[in-house]
Amino acid sequence: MSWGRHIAPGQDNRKLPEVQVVISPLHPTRNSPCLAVLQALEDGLKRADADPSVKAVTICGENGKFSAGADIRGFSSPNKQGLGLGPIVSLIERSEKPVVAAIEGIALGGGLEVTLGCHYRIAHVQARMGLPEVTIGLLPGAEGTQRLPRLIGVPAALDIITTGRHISASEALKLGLVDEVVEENTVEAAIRLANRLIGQPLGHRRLSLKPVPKLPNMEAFLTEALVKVKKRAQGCLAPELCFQAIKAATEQPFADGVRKERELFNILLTSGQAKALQYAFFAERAVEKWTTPSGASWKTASPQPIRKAAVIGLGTMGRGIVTSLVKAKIPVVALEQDLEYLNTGRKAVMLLLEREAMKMEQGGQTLDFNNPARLQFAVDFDVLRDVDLVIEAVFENMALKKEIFNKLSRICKPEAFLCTNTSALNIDEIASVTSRPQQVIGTHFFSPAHVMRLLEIIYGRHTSPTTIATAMQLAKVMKKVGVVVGNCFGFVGNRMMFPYVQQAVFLLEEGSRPEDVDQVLEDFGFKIGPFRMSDLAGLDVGWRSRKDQGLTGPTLAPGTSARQRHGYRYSPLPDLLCEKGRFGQKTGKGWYQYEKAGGRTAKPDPWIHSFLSEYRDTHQIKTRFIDQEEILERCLFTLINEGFDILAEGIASGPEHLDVVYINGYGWPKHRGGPMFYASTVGLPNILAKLQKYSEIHPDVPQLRPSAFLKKLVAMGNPPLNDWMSYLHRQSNKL
Ligand SMILES: CCCCCCCC/C=C\C=C\CC(=O)SCCNC(=O)CCNC(=O)[C@H](O)C(C)(C)COP(=O)(O)OP(=O)(O)OC[C@H]1O[C@@H](n2cnc3c(N)ncnc32)[C@H](O)[C@@H]1OP(=O)(O)O
Repeated sequence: MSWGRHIAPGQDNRKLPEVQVVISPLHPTRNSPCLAVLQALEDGLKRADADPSVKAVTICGENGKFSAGADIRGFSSPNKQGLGLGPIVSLIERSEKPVVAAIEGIALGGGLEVTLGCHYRIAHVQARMGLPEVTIGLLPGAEGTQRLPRLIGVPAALDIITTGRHISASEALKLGLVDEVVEENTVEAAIRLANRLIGQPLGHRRLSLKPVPKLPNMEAFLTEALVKVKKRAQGCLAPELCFQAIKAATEQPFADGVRKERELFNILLTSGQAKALQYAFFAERAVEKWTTPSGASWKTASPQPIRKAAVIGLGTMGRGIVTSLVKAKIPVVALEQDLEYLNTGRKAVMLLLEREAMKMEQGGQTLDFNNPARLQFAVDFDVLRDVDLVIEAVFENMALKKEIFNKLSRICKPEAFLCTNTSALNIDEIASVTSRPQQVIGTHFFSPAHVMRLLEIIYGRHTSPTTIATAMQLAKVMKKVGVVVGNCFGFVGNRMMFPYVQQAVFLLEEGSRPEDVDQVLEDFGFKIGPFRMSDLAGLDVGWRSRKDQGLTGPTLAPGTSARQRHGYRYSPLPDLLCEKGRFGQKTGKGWYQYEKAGGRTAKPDPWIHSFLSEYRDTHQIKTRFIDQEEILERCLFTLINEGFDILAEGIASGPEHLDVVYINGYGWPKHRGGPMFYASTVGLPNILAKLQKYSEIHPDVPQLRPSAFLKKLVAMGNPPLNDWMSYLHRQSNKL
C-alpha cells in the first residue's frame, strides 16, 4: 500500500490537495500480510484525517484492480483475518473529509465492503463487484450485511449476498450500488469528484446512519425469501446465516445488526462447511495445473487455437455441446446422419439457444446464433475438412464410434483434434482406428451439457500434451471445469459411481426401499439420490451396457446364478425392472411412479414395494431394517474406496481431482468438499474400520474390501489430504 498527496490532472489552478490511498492487490499471495494491508489502510486514513492540508480522499487498488478481498487461506490460519475490517470501514465512513472509492477491475468481498464505507463510489464500466463470501462458507463480516441493504434495499442485497454472484458496473449503477460509471480513468474521475465534494455535507452519505428502505410487506417478503434461500442451499449453512444477518438489518439498529453479523460470522468461520468450501475453491484452481504420470504438464504444453469446431450427433448430449460452443463464440458445424435427424436436432438446438439468449439478455449480454458463419447444420462429412476440432457425441457404442473415427481420420485436416464424448469407453481402442492417435482425446460432458460445469478430459496412451492442453483450453473457453484423468472403464466419475449405485441396489435386496436410500443421500446433501437419478437418466442406459458386458441378456451363459457374476455378488433388480419396461421417467415408471410418461414428480410406488418383497422371498433373503448410518456408509465409503484405488493407479493426479469431478458433475454437496475431502474429515481409520466390518459381512462384494492405498495411509498415521500422494510410493513397514 502506498499513500501520498495527489494532485488530480487537468484540475483548475487551485490545486486542491488530497490523498490517494492504494489498497490491496488483486491476488493476495499465499501468506498475504492482510493484517498489514489493513493496518496500512487505517494508518493512511488517520494521517489523512490529521493533515489539515488534505481535504478529500480517494481509495483505489493497485494495477487497475480494486481488490479481490481477503486472502482466503487466511481464514483457516490460527490468526484469522477478516474480523478487523469492520472498524476500518466505520473509520472511513466517519471521516469528515469526503472519501471516494475508485473501483476498477474487481471489488469483491472485503474489497467491496471497504467501498460501502466510502461516501461515494465510482466504477469503471468493465468493473465487477460482489460479496462472494457465501461461496466460501462465510458472510460479509465487515458490516457489509448491514450497509448493503441500507444502500440498495433488501431484495437486491439479499440476492447479491446469498448468491455471491458478481455484478457488472451497469447493474451496480442501476441498483444504486455505485454513483457513477466511467469509461475513462476511474481514479482521475474519483479525484475530480472528491475535489467537488470538499466542504459539502456528508451525513446523508453515511450508510450506517440510513434506515433500511421499507417494503410494503417486509415480513411476508422475508418469509418467502427464506424458503427460497433454504431450498437453494440444500444443507449449506452460509446462505441461511447471510439471510439472518440481513433480516437483523431490517429489525435492529445498525450497531445491534453488526453484533448479530459478527455472531453469525463466527458460527460460520468455525463450521466445517467453510473449510470444505474454501478447499473446493482451491481444488478447482489446482486441477487447472494438470500433469500426467509420463511427465506431461500444463507448464510445458501449449494449446492450439480452435477457430472452428464440429459436433457429430445431435442427441441430448450433442445439442448441449453445440449450445456450449456457440455460447463460447466458437463457430461450429453440427452434423447428423440424415436430414430427418438433422431437422429434429436443429429444432432442439435452436430452442436451447433461444432460451440461453433470453437468459443472457437479462444480464445485458447478447448471443448471436442465427449467423451461418457461427452455426451451420450438415449431413455431409465433407464439411469437416477445415475444422480444427471435432467432438463426436453419438450413441455409446464402440463399433459406431470406431467407424466414425476412422472416417474422421481420413477426412479432417491432419492437425485437427478428434474428441469423443464417452462416459466409459476405451479411448485407446477408439484412437487405434485413426492415423493420429496422438490427437485423439476423451471429452466426457455431463447432461445437460450446456449447463453442467464438469468436463472430464481423458488422455489415452498416445494422446499428446498439446492435445490435452487444447482440450483444457476448450473447457475454459466454454466456462467449464476441465479435469484431466487417465483411461480406465468409467474414468473417474462413473468408476466411483458404480460401487455407490451397486450398494444402493444391494440395500434394496436386503430390506431398504428406494425412497429410504434416496432420502438419506439427499439429506447428506446430494441434489438427487441414486434411484431418482437412475429414473432421470433412464434405466435402459445401464441395461444396455450390462448386456454389452455379457452380465445380462441373451449372451449370459445358461445356468448362471441370478445373484452372482464371476463369483461375486450381482443384483439383477435393475435388469428385472427393465424387462418389465420400467425405464424411469421416460416410461412413467422406474424405481418410482410418475404422473405420466415423461413426468418428473417421483412418487413411492407400492408396486415396487411388493415386487421387492416377492424378490426377497424368491431368493430367500431375510428382510431386515437398515438404519441411515449403514445406508450412508455403504454407499459413500465404497465410492471413496474406489477413489483411493484410482489415486493409487495414477488415473487422477490428486484427491482434488476426484473432488472437483464429484462436486461439478455428480451433485456432491460442495459444502462437504468432495468425497475425498469428506473422507479426510471422517478420518481414514474410521473409513477403513467400517469397510472392514462391511466386507466381513459381505465377503462376495470386492468393492467393500479396503483399498491397499487407504490401508497404507492409515498405517502411515492418517496424514492430511495434501500429503496423501507423497505416500503413494513410500514403503510402509507396518503393512
Ligand atoms: C483494504 C481493503 C481491501 C480488503 C483487503 C482484505 C481485508 C480482509 C478483511 C476482510 C475480509 C473479508 C472477506 C473476504 O474478502 S472473503 C474473500 C472474498 N473474495 C473472493 O472470494 C474472491 C475469490 N477469487 C475469485 O473469485 C477469483 O479468483 C477472481 C478474483 C475473480 C479472479 O479470477 P481469475 O482471474 O479467473 O483467477 P483465478 O481464480 O484463477 O485466481 C488466480 C490465483 O489467485 C488466487 N486467488 C484469487 N483470489 C484469492 C483470494 N481471495 N484469496 C487467495 N487466493 C486467491 C487463486 O487461487 C489463483 O491462485 P493460483 O494461481 O495459485 O492457482
